[in-house]
Amino acid sequence: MAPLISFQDVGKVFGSGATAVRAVDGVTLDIQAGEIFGVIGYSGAGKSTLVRLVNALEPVTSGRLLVDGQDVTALGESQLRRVRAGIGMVFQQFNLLNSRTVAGNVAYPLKVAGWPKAKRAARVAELLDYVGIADKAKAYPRQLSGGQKQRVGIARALATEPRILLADEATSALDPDTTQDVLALLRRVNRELGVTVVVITHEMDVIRSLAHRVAVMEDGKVIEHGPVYDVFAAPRERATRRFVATTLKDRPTPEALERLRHRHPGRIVTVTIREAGVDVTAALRAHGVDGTIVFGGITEIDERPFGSLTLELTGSDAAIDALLADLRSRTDVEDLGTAGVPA
Ligand SMILES: Nc1ncnc2c1ncn2[C@@H]1O[C@H](COP(=O)(O)OP(=O)(O)OP(=O)(O)O)[C@@H](O)[C@H]1O
Repeated sequence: MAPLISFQDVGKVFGSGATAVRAVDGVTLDIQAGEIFGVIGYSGAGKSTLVRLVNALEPVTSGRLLVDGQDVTALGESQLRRVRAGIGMVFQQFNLLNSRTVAGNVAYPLKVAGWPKAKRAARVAELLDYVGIADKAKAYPRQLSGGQKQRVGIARALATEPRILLADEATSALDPDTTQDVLALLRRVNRELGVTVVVITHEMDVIRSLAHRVAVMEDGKVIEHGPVYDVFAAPRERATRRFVATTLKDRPTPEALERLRHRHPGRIVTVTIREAGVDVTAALRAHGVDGTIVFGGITEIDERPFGSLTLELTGSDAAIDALLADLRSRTDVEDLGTAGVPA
């Protein structure tokens, strides 16, 4: 199936000469219809610029960018308007019109698109009901919480029935509980309405709980991309490993490892737990090794289990080595050594 959004060696340079900034640098990436695609990176990595290219808020400097089969780099203003009508956008700061009511904000894009008044009202009521704020129709943005404002933002973005929803740090201004509510709403929008969602974030938690696939950006480049589960399970790049560590928190930091070694004189190892599962207890028993769980965490990534357990092993060196060889044939094992002989 042809991708819904296709970046082909796309570049975006701001300015020229010595002060030129290469915000997006040779990005090649396909986003499929119906998926939730995450783009993660630190501040300044080029994430916002990348998505602003999709609805041609910024023109590309080089390469080709296809949206629904159309090369947006070659379209005129009137054709671009049609492409943009198929793309909704949600922002970190909500970007609501403060002088209009909630209903007025959601109706605005319909008005611009020339919908007759009666049809507009029905559509607005339907949307507010869908995002769960029907009772706030007559309220003004200043009377709403952050989560409610973002629901208005999402309703407004969905008003003209776009195929694509671009969410730029949509939950970054929200507290953790409200973030979860808004992420759940975005999941529903994807599942129930079939809208392709592109989320930009600097938080790996958002990627973990929402996205199917992810691209990691650094210095304008996509340094790694793939299914979220695979990227979490086997991050290749340093930046990716750092992002993964921020959300899993399943492995001891160097300082925590020091404390563990102090408290537990035995051999310390970290065993990766994946979807397939490893019966660690049975392996310990089979090799006559005692194991105490001293650190760990197992969570869900893209609705599949993943994490690790750190154990203190006690037994003969030969038995422990045989156990580790056995476990290594089934999963990843990191040998952290002992306090006396750290690995
Ligand atoms: N309009 C502009 N003019 C000049 N430089 C720009 C412009 N927009 C972005 N940049 C530069 O492009 C680079 C990428 O910026 P961008 O906003 O895309 O990054 P980001 O990953 O979204 O970061 P953040 O999370 O902080 O928004 C930065 O160096 C930024 O300063």
